[in-house]
Amino acid sequence: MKVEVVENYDEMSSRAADIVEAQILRNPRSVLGLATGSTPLGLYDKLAEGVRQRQLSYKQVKTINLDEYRGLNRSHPNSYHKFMNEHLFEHLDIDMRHTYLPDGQASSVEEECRRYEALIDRLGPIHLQILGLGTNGHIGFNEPGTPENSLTHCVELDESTRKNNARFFSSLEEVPTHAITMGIASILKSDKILLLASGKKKGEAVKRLLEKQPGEEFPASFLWKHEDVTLIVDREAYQLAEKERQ
Ligand SMILES: O=P(O)(O)OC[C@H]1O[C@](O)(CO)[C@@H](O)[C@@H]1O
Repeated sequence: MKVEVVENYDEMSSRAADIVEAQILRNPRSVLGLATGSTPLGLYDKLAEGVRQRQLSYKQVKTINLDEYRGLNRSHPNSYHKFMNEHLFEHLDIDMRHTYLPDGQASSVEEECRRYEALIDRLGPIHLQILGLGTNGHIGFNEPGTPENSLTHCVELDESTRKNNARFFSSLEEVPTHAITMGIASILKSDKILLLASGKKKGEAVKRLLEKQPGEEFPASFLWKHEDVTLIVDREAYQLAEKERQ
């Protein structure tokens, strides 16, 4: 894992955007793996800026998202379908038929997970997978306890994850209890992985990650099993890990 420490959230987002844009320029038919949450918002703003100011094109790009809440309609204000449209897709010239997220409302969740994993295999390998880091070490919605060989599956969300994400909903009760997520093994199939972490809140998680001890109780630690991962972390999120090293 390559670790890049940057000053702040803005610098993390710019650096991540440079990497994504270089990937698109190298291969205009790239398949990108995308994340939601607060972490990639700055990156998505920068990508939109790249389209406006430098006419970068995503016409031939395909995207596969990590996860979607179970039970939310795709037009629900808090669905990840809606999130991706608002924060990224609407600002790109991407062909919406080439943007994929799990169907949170599928009647058979098992079938939907199988279909999604087959889609990853058909379109993939994902050239570049973007990940945020949960405070409990989750990547996608792979909560502590998720095995390394997990494929796309339905997960019961941790109470801590629901509390963290409650800020996007009007109350904690409204946060869905389940989600469909790519598994650890699905994520590790990607060619390259870009993990982003910013802010004091992520300090403990970054410290645990940099202990280089893969284990189910901290899913992001399985990223040590992949040969091409870059962690871009800002000073605040890196502080605790740095203290540990001194
Ligand atoms: O970016 P946040 O909101 O801190 O959440 C951490 C990560 O958890 C997830 O929201 C779970 O989907 C990631 O995609 C996200 O980046």
